[in-house]
Amino acid sequence: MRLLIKDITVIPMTGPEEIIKNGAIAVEDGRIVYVGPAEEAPSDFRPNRVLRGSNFVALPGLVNAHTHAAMTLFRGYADDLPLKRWLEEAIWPLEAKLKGEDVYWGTLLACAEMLLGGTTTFADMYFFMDEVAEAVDKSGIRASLARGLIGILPGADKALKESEEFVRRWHGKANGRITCMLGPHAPYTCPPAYLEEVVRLAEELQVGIHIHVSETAHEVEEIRRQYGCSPVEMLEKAGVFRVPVLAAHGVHLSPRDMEILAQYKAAVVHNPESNMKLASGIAPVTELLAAGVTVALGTDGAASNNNLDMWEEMRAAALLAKVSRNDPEALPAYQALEMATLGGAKALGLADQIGTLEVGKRADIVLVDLARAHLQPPHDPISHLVYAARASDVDTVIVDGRIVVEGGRLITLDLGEIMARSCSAARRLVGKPLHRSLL
Ligand SMILES: CSC[C@H]1O[C@@H](n2cnc3c(O)ncnc32)[C@H](O)[C@@H]1O
Ligand SMILES: [Zn+2]
Repeated sequence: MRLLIKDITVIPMTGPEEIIKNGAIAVEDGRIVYVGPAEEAPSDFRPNRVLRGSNFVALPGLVNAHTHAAMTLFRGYADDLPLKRWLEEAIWPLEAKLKGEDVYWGTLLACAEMLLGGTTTFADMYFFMDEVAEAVDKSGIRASLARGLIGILPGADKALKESEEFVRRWHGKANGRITCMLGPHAPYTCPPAYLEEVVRLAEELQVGIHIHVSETAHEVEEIRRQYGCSPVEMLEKAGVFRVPVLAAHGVHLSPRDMEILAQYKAAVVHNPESNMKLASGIAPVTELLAAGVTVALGTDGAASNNNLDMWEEMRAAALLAKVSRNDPEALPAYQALEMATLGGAKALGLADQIGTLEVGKRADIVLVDLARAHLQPPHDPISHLVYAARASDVDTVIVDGRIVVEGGRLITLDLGEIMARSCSAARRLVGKPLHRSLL
């Protein structure tokens, strides 16, 4: 497949000043083979498909670096609670009833929502990961998958063994679109001895660790009470930072925690909307970036957000940084967009493959239609993408060189079937009829 995208504005995310007006991108066998001015595109490139439109802005696919995809099934089920009560009283009892089939349909619903909104890669931590991987494979999206591990539950060792088998089965599959990590849930559900076992396995499998860290003040107090140190220090003592770490949240971090994260090149995933909704707090993004920590962006699950819209997440990140620091210059639009693209790619260990539009990288590309009332006049496309655009402005999405969304419609999936099947899974789980949907 050879694809040429031309007569568009290209935002390659290789630097704040690097915008190509009237640009072109050529894609062959899933890789970018040209990015630059349209008039300099190789004249011997013979595309099978040409996409064009001066109203389109092309940018790297967005990376949702922390979610629990199948939690779309619980969207709107338990709102307005703090994290501990939300998990213990509402979510965990429902998750205990999950079957593989539910997770499959819930994940497909998440993949549909993410692709339609320009997210081409996500990092997931959940249960029934074979079903998650099947859904990823079918949808055409890219994902870093981790089976969630709760070390304090009976069966934690069996879960670790299943994680190992999962990684051996799926790492690098779907033409490399699927990569795997290990997913110990959090310091408060995984004691040090268990974390040490997880690290040993991660080293053996040569994969990273995806974990919730320092999400609430309560977590930090509880870990200090139990272990006499912060959650980040507890992870350091358990050897977790010997492998690449994707640390979700990082809301309550001390200066020493930030030094540790920077020293070990761990990445923090900022989830501003989930953190606001659960009233967990505001992550110190500006300080983390100043300390040299890679910061990515995530939605967290749809039950605590309540959507998987990375445009909202960028805007929330930028606005929260400003208001929390009383500084309108904090987290400018380009930095927010970088967190959602290159930052995510780095956090997932995929920066050699995705995150920017450059020759040699896999072709994960989003075309946003600027010809919308709320995006006029087009003074500055980067400003518009972060402060004014919506998921529904995404026209075309390409993952690994394959068009998966075109004209705002999914090519790879039957959205009607996914909506019907995921709603019936949700109905079974809650054990009562849902409100009538528009189906
Ligand atoms: C063990 S699989 C993942 C596990 O995490 C739960 N979860 C969802 N959102 C959060 C959050 O913000 N903090 C901590 N845990 C969360 C999810 O329900 C699964 O049980
Ligand atoms: Zn989470």
